[in-house]
Amino acid sequence: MMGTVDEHREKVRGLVTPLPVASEALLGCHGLCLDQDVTATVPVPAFDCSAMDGFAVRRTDLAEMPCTLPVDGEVPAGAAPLSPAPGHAVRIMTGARLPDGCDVVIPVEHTDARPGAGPVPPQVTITRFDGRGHIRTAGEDVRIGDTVLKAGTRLSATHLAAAAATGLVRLPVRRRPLVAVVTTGDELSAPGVQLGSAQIPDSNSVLVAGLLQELGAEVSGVHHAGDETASLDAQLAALSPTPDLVVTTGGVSVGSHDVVQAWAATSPSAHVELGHVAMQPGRPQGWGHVDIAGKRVPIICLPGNPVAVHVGLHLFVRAALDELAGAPDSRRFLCCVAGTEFPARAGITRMVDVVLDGTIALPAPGGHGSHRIGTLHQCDGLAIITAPVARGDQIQVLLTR
Ligand SMILES: Nc1nc2c(c(=O)[nH]1)N[C@H]1C(S)=C(S)[C@@H](COP(=O)(O)OP(=O)(O)OC[C@H]3O[C@@H](n4cnc5c(N)ncnc54)[C@H](O)[C@@H]3O)O[C@H]1N2
Ligand code: MOO
Repeated sequence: MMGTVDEHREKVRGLVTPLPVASEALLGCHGLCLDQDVTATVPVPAFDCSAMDGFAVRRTDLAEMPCTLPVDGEVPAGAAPLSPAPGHAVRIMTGARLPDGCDVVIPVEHTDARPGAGPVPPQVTITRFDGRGHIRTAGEDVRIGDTVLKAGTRLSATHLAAAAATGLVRLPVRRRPLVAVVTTGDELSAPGVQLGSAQIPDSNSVLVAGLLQELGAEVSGVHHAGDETASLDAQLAALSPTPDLVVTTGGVSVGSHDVVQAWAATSPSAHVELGHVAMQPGRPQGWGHVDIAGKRVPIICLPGNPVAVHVGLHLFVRAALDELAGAPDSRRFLCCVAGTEFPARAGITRMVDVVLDGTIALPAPGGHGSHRIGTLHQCDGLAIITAPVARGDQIQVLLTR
């Protein structure tokens, strides 16, 4: 009996357990998962400040237009604030702390002053006041004590910028998982090596390594084994440092040279099950553990077809990485409108590469087929087809970028 996609995701998730938590400097946190809620120690904005380059004044001094006020000096961003006398102005720059007593900033364009660099004028004539203060109030975006980021968040650049802006320096995160990649097959040639007449470039190595990094993992190495079990055994045994997870591609089917199949059946270090998931592409899958340097290391064995590898990474490897990070399911789905009909296959979940035009899902321009790696990059997601879909029907799309 074939397992479903969700059943297989659970099996793969169950291979691993969350990694330890450590306090990490912000620059090292990209792609990692936050372990606890964190709260702001600095508000955003940090203080009342100007949103414009111009002149800080008191609203009560603007009853008549135009009006001319003496200028008491200048506050660039980063400078200590001044305290102008009532009826006076201060030249101020965007982001500078608002001088005491001032409650309006007049943009320089609404004065007779020359924009840009130059000496502070002794006085300024304000030619226009539209009622707007052009002031950013302390804490209007985030207040001290507000929860900035929630536990389980996969940290992106904007998350880390929020942490930095609110005064956080280090974050409690799960350690970055170390993942080794092993591609298999005698037909594969490393990048830059002259291709033999029946050889193809190894594209799975860069596909797996790249996507692992996009998903927040560190790739400990990319290795290649030929079609002999001894070659695969040797590559796995040599993995150092010992990774948290191994991902292999190829050799899981029923061919006479399918090395992962043979290795799983014969190698004492292999504790791997091979089976079928009711999906297409990516039907044959392997999962289990491999003994490396006295440690039992989780291993996911994806099939060789590159489009099946892509699907397997998003569905299964991602599930393991989420669990290692102690995070919930990180996949993102979009409810889309089918731009064409998508036939179904009884008892099988079809994962169909689609291009999104807004929320309209169109089939991959290169057509479908689990070998079509040359045009896969044009696609935005995988439509999940479990029943026949007519044009205009709603479908769920798993976003892949
Ligand atoms: N008689 C059957 N044949 C096949 C079945 C089946 O049920 N019965 N299943 C098909 C399906 S579905 C898949 S998926 C593949 C999976 O096969 P393997 O995991 O054994 O993969 P390979 O045979 O090693 O390779 C398949 C295909 O992918 C190319 N490949 C492999 N590795 C790479 C790489 N690193 N970079 C680029 N391309 C790679 C390889 O050259 C093959 O063309 O089995 C079907 N057959
Ligand atoms: O399941 Mo295989 O991936 O169709 O090519």
